[in-house]
This record gives sequence, structure tokens and C-alpha cells, in this order.
Amino acid sequence: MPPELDHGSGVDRCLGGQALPKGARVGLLGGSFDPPHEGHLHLSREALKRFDLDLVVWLISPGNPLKPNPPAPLTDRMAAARALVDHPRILISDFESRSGTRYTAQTLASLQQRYRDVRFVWLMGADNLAQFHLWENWRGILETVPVGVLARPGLRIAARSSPTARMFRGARIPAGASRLLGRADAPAWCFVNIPMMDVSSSAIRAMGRWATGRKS
Ligand SMILES: Nc1ncnc2c1ncn2[C@@H]1O[C@H](COP(=O)(O)OP(=O)(O)OP(=O)(O)O)[C@@H](O)[C@H]1O
Ligand SMILES: O=C(O)c1ccc[n+]([C@@H]2O[C@H](COP(=O)([O-])O)[C@@H](O)[C@H]2O)c1
Repeated sequence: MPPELDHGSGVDRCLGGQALPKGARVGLLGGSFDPPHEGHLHLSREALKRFDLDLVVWLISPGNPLKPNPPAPLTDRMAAARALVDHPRILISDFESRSGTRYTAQTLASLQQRYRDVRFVWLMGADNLAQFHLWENWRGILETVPVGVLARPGLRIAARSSPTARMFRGARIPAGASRLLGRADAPAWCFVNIPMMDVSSSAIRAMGRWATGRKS
């Protein structure tokens, strides 16, 4: 049983091994991290600055509900993330596997119930904004937490003209005011251009540089 789970009250005392201070602005970077790479680190460092966050938590997913093939075992991905990250404000968590949630809308509901005094911000790369309207209860997610989107090579235009960007255009915070995102009430989202880093898990897998206990 993970030590950080307080089963008596059903309340998590900490996320990614760290207690979350009252009022903290916490960015959540959900992902397959199959494997984690420098692009995830880069996105996280930029998000801390651009959105004025206190912490970024990597939520290592049991598996993306839209991806047909399962990722490598969670323990391998968690270990690789721990080996890669050496930053006091970037935490790694298997919260979704522990809470039994797989859809982001459920994960956010579960987190908000456990951490009532924390201000969560959902973080993602531009590829996910382009597809966001396919996610379970995607409007509900946007109505629940502010969303920070970070540019990704080749995907700026698809993201900015996506159904989500069009439907929620009135809730967009301009990039010049991105530091307000963490304090904003939902619905609010912000797209920031960051120096591009052309690295992806699929490219690393294709190069055979990710050896795990994956069953395939
Ligand atoms: N190089 C990058 N620049 C910006 N965002 C990124 C980058 N790599 C990953 N992300 C974002 O990080 C989150 C988690 O990504 P994920 O773990 O799926 O990695 P990935 O490299 O996109 O994987 P894959 O190539 O298998 O799709 C997503 O929101 C994704 O958009
Ligand atoms: O909730 C959904 O319907 C949903 C659909 C697709 C992706 N997600 C989440 O988006 C995050 C990024 O996934 P990935 O595989 O692109 O790294 C990860 O936390 C997934 O659980 C969530």
C-alpha cells in the first residue's frame, strides 16, 4: 500500500511524494511518458515560468484511452521518469493508477475532491489541443480547470484552428498575460509559443532506444 495514501479518511496526503501547500498552483502534465524525454522536461520548465506555477506534476498514465496499443509497464515508465527528472518543482505521480481513473475528467474530479485548496492547471502540448474535442467530457474539463497549451513542432496551426480553440475562443487568455492562467477561474486557456524541441516518445521507440518489459 503506498505510504502516502491515508486509507482511514480516503484522502491522499501528497502527490508525487510531496504534500501540496494550500493555495498552490499546480500544473498537471498527463501523459504516456513511453518513454519520458527532454521535451517533457522542457515543457514543464516553461510551464512553471509562463503560467507562474508553483509545481508541475507528471501524471504517468496507465494508458491513453484513445491509443489502441498499451504502453510499457507503468513501473518502467515511473522509473525512467524518476531517473530523468532532477528538479525540485517537478514531481512524478502514479495517481491515476492508484485512484483507478483513466479519463482525464475523472482524474481531475478525483484530484479536486482530495485537494480542495489547490489550484490545478491542466497542461498539454499543441498536439493534444488539436484532438481535445475527442476526449471524454472535454467541455467539462475546460469548465473545471484552466488549461495551458504549449507549442509543439508542426502543430501550432492545427491546434489554434481546432474545434476546442474555436468553441472556447472567448475563454482564451492572450499569451502576453499567460502568468494569470494559474489564478484564473475556468473556463480559461492559454496557448504559449515556446522554443520548439523536436523530440517525441514515438521517435525514441522507433530508434529502439527504449528497452522495457513491454509485451508486444
Ligand atoms: N517535444 C514536445 N514539445 C511540447 N510538448 C510535448 C513534447 N513532447 C511531449 N509533449 C507533450 O507532453 C504530454 C505527454 O506526451 P507523451 O507522453 O504522449 O509524449 P509524446 O512524445 O507525445 O509521445 P508519442 O510520440 O508516443 O505520442 C502531451 O501533452 C504532449 O503534447
Ligand atoms: O480523457 C480522455 O478522454 C483522454 C483522451 C486522450 C488523452 N488523455 C490524456 O491525455 C494525456 C496525454 O496522453 P498522451 O498519451 O498523449 O501522452 C494523458 O494524461 C491521457 O490520459 C485523456
